[in-house]
Formats: sequence, structure tokens, C-alpha cells
Amino acid sequence: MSDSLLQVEGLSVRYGAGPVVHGVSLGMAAGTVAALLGANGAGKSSTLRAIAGLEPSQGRVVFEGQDVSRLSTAARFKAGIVYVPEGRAIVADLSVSENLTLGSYFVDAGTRASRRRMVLDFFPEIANRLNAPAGLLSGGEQQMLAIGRGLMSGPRLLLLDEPSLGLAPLLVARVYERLALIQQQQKLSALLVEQSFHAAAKLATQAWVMRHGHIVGWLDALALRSREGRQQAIDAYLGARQDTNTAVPA
Ligand SMILES: Nc1ncnc2c1ncn2[C@@H]1O[C@H](COP(=O)(O)OP(=O)(O)OP(=O)(O)O)[C@@H](O)[C@H]1O
Repeated sequence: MSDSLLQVEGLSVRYGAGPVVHGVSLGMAAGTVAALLGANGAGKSSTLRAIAGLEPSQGRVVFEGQDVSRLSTAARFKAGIVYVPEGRAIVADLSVSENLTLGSYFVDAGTRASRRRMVLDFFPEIANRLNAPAGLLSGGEQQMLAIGRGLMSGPRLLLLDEPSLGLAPLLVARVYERLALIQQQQKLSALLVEQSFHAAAKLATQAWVMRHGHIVGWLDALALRSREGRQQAIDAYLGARQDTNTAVPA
């Protein structure tokens, strides 16, 4: 695909005895949001972390036409692949402002200042707390800070690991509203991992369903927003069927 941003081919991850991710293949175009859905332990985070180079893996990861499979995490980060851990992984002892600076350590002062303005415009909640220790923020604010820190590095692909984790439904909605705004205005490319089908369906235009380390289904934008698609995904989570919606594209 000429407009392909990310192409993952036969990705496998193992921690000890057996693989927890088995030959996962997926692809997405620039300027789009895609999701990896599935229940606890399905292998979603391991897949995302392997794409970022945070876990040793087998298979190929091609990013903007370049095979990055052998590159270190730092080199992939430099290429624009930015992993955003779930919100509570911000540096609690540093201030909000310092956490944001961490995300843009290698850029010049002018770029840093303009990105910071952009992030604080998107997340006014944290703009009012710049000098507060990040550990004192609410769960939702910490998630916004984690996303903001990711945006500070000028990502070409944001890998979002369960942005809804541990948040009350109202806060999940708020975080996803902001992501939608950022997506619209910045043409953000993102691959997100979610257990919350509802949250992911608002933003993603395609999703893969994982179960026991395998991709067991794929949903397009229409299926993601339909009642039937939702039911198919839930069935796939639970293993009731192995063929969510259309065939998984090669
Ligand atoms: N660092 C690790 N060492 C050993 N096993 C791990 C490690 N990380 C994950 N696992 C195991 O790998 C499997 C897949 O975990 P993973 O976190 O990728 O799933 P997930 O779909 O993201 O689930 P969750 O939503 O609960 O995070 C699980 O059985 C998990 O226990």
C-alpha cells in the first residue's frame, strides 16, 4: 500500500515458555486511527509494546516504508513511533510542566514552546496545574498529561495503551473527545489498545479483535458503529465465533 504508515507482518512476542502474541499482521494508513480490541490478557499491549520496540519480538514492523524491526526503542521514537503508557505511568514526582518537557527533550526551544501551547489548548485541565506534582492530578488529568507528553515529541504515530483504564465513564468520554479533536486538527495517526469497545468505536475507523494472542476478527468503520458489529466483537472476545465481520485484510 503506497499510503501505508504502518505495516506489521507476522509479529510474535514471547516472555517465557510460549508466545503470547502469535503472528499478528495489520496495517494502517497515515492520518487514521485504528484499534486493537480484546479482553484481559489477549496480547494487545504486548503487540503495541513490540511495535514500539519495548518488547523483543519476531516478524516485521515496517514504518513509513522503512523496516524498523531491528531498530532500538530510541531509534523508533526518533522515527516518530511514540508509545503512550496508560496514564498513571507519568513521572509522579515531577511537575506537570516538567513531564511535558520530558516529551520534547530533543527539540529546540521554539518548537517546544509551540507544541506546549498546542497541548495546553487541548487540555485546559492540566494548563491550570502546571506547577503541581503530576502524582497529585486526578486519573483523568494524568491520562491527559500522558497523551500531552506524547504529543510534545511530535509523533508520526501515537501508540495509545488503554487510555480509558481506571477512568470513570464521564472522564473516558472527555479524554476521547479531546483525542477526536486532536485527530481532526492535527491529522493524528494513532493505534490504540482498548478493552472499552464503546470508547474505541468513537475514534477508530478500523479495529482488530485479539484473543489468546491471535487476531480473530477485523471491523471496519461501519461495523464499529453498528449494533451488530458490537455484538460480533463481543462474541470474538469471548470466543463464541472466530470470524468477526469481514475477513482480516492481508
Ligand atoms: N512482562 C511480562 N512478563 C511475562 N508475561 C507477561 C508480561 N507482560 C504480559 N504478559 C502476559 O502476556 C499475556 C498478554 O498480556 P498483554 O498485557 O499483552 O494483554 P492485553 O490484551 O494487553 O491485556 P490487558 O488489557 O489486561 O493489559 C498475558 O498472559 C500476560 O500475563
